[in-house]
Amino acid sequence: MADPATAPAVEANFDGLVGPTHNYAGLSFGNVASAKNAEQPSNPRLAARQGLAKMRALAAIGMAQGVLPPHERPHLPTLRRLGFSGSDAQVLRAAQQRAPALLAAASSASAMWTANAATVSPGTDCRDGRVHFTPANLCFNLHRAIEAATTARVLRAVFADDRHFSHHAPLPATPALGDEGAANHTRLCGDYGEAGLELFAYGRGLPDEPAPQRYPARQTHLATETIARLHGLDDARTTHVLQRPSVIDQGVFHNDVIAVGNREVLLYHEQAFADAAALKRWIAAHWHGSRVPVFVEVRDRDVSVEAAVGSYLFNSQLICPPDGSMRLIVAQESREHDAVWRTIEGIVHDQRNPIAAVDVFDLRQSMRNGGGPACLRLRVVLDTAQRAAVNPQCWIDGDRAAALEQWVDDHYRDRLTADDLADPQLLDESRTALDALTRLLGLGSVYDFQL
Ligand SMILES: N=C(N)NCCC[C@H](NC(=O)CCC(=O)O)C(=O)O
Repeated sequence: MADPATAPAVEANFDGLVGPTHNYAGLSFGNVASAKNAEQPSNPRLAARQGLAKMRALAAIGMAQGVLPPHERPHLPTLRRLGFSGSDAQVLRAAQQRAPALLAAASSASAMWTANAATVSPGTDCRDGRVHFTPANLCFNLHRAIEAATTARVLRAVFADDRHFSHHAPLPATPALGDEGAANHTRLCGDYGEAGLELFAYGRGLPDEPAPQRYPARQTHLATETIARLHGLDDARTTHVLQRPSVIDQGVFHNDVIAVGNREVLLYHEQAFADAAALKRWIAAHWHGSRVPVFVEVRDRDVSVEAAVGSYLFNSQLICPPDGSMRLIVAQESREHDAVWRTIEGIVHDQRNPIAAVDVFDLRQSMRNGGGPACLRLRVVLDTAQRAAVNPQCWIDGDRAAALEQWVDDHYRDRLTADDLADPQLLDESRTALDALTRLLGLGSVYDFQL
């Protein structure tokens, strides 16, 4: 057992637990999988179990693995705000009859993709030494914009100690400040406890910068600059890079669909950034880490952007278990795509990078909505004292995983379609489940129905 006083900082993963209303509603324009699977029946129980299996497995290899709860859905306060009134059952029925798209938006389990919950900067990068959180406003899509208020409450309940954690309000929810959280943010460093370089990717920038033509760019330059300022980051160790507009137009709605960084490694598709060569030069020029930066560039002739979007190769998690080795956590879809799998095997065998192993997970329920392994987790670098200050019931070990699996089996349905979203019984089941969950995770009252 490492001496806690000298134990190194860790990069913890906080995965979003899939909620009881997980469904396929085709809500995300520009997200190819969401559009393709619209109106298919979903299996919320299986979805939650698949996510928990990943959490359990990462905890079992010694990773600091946490969990963040689902949100209250259908979200009745949103429907009431939009003009539906009467009893809960009347609100649901009227919304289904008169505005099914609003009912679908109020019912999405999209909070599971916690890479979009917030942007997080480790204490060593921030002026005041605390870990900084800015919940994402997700203002591009209604179903995601309604996450921000609950996310803010949840993060305060999990990271409650203000000696260690600093919580900012979500940025004003207006198009010019569109912010989708950590999915567009990467940190490179020597060891997790060293000061790192923070890379913010954005798709919508200055008026003279190129923009996608077909699909929306959700992350704005103004948001990334604002977050860097709020977090007290050092300008000399922070950069803001433009995503290549043509890849957004091919379905790369977040940068984590085309690039992933961990410790000293940046794994990316050659077309991910408007100017990858300039980014590499910037990293090399500003690097102070104890390891040298390693760039793993995947060529288009090996994996096309279309194959990257279909397989979610770059939405893999790159993780370091306690022995300091590095491994890739990939979705089953990457295993099933020949060219992608060949590329992964090539990366794992190439001695010039530290990535030495790959683990494959079945996350199909989430993948059908465009959410892969990396979408499902929010990374939080923690030193020993910060780690000890996290709400202890939100850490996953074998026992907590078993308790959550039982909770899922007790409360979740195994089939859900659009018609079910107006079922008042589903609302009841969901509230009962979440009420029990807040006790299981020691969160206090975080949901509107509890306040
Ligand atoms: N790349 C990261 N980090 N996250 C993936 C988010 C997927 C999510 N899908 C959805 O919201 C689809 C919901 C639906 O269609 O029912 C989105 O597009 O915002």
